[in-house]
Amino acid sequence: MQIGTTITQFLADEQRKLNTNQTDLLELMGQVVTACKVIATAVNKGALSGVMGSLDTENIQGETQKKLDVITNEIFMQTTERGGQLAAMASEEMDDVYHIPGQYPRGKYLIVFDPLDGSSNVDVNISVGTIFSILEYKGDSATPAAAEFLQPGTQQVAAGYALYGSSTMLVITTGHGVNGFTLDVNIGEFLLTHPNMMIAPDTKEFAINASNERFWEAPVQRYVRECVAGKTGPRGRDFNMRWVASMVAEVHRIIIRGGVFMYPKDTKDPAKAGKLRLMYEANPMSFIVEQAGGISSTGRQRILDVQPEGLHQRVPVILGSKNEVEVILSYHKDM
Ligand SMILES: O=P(O)(O)OC[C@H]1O[C@](O)(COP(=O)(O)O)[C@@H](O)[C@@H]1O
Ligand SMILES: [Mg+2]
Ligand SMILES: [Mg+2]
Repeated sequence: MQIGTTITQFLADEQRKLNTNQTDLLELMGQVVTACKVIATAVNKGALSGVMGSLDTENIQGETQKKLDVITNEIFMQTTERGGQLAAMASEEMDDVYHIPGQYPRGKYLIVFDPLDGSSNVDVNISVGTIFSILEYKGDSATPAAAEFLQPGTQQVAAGYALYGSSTMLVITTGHGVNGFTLDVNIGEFLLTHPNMMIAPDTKEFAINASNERFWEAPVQRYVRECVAGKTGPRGRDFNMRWVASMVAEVHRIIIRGGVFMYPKDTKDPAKAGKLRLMYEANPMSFIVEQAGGISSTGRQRILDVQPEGLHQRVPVILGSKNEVEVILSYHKDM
């Protein structure tokens, strides 16, 4: 596919690759594209439109919601519910499943999304994003229950993220590789700029929130200690560190230039299996990372094989460059 191809043309071409009864998947993805454009405008306006700051409400995870968490959630819902392809949706900012009002026959798909990823960065103008995962709806109820969403990540039919950074990008997969598009604000269209993205198997760059070190398990403490020791340590080479605190920005950097990203299991809050959420952060990002030749694991299990138990379930995440993640996983095997 030629650089500069519009995402609409790209999706039409994808349709030819996919079997015929998935046409409405591509229509649904067209609506997701529109939602991300509208969200990009809301985010880019920043303080000009009074959307900075927090609300005094919390989401089901006990996190104080940013104004933009709620605004972007509304935008995504309103833009994707109209097409007729969806049976229901769920998101980080909604406690339970959202059923598509007044729709019958119902759509064939379920969408689960993180409308604003990296929201702690939105007031300080650091890159944030939107993450989405599309599943087939296998039930026949007009009001699908949360249980219908609890499909392993291997069941995803499409996933992607939008990155609202110095430019606005959209990176998607339908299980046929990973392609990246950049928003041309003059024509209001995403154009193909990064075809067939692949993650470098080796890397010298790791990303982790080092302030949690004392809570990490021994394999991660060992891995990071060895990276920091660099040439003077057992790895015999220097490493660099990054931490943006926006998963979308970290994963995007890794897809472009390699690296590993870790939000591992820790004892900071023993009740939590991790920080990041399986359904709308770990699964869609793992689908993309694997399609780009990388690895994504909890440290003990391939993330896409995890059987979900809840819409807002958390999991440990270790992902990125294949050979480097294998080093980290080998340290877990030594446990
Ligand atoms: O603040 P910390 O502990 O560094 O955590 C940062 C992580 O939390 C997140 O911001 C969580 O996502 P949300 O902003 O969507 O809640 C990730 O994007 C990021 O990787
Ligand atoms: Mg998030
Ligand atoms: Mg979020």
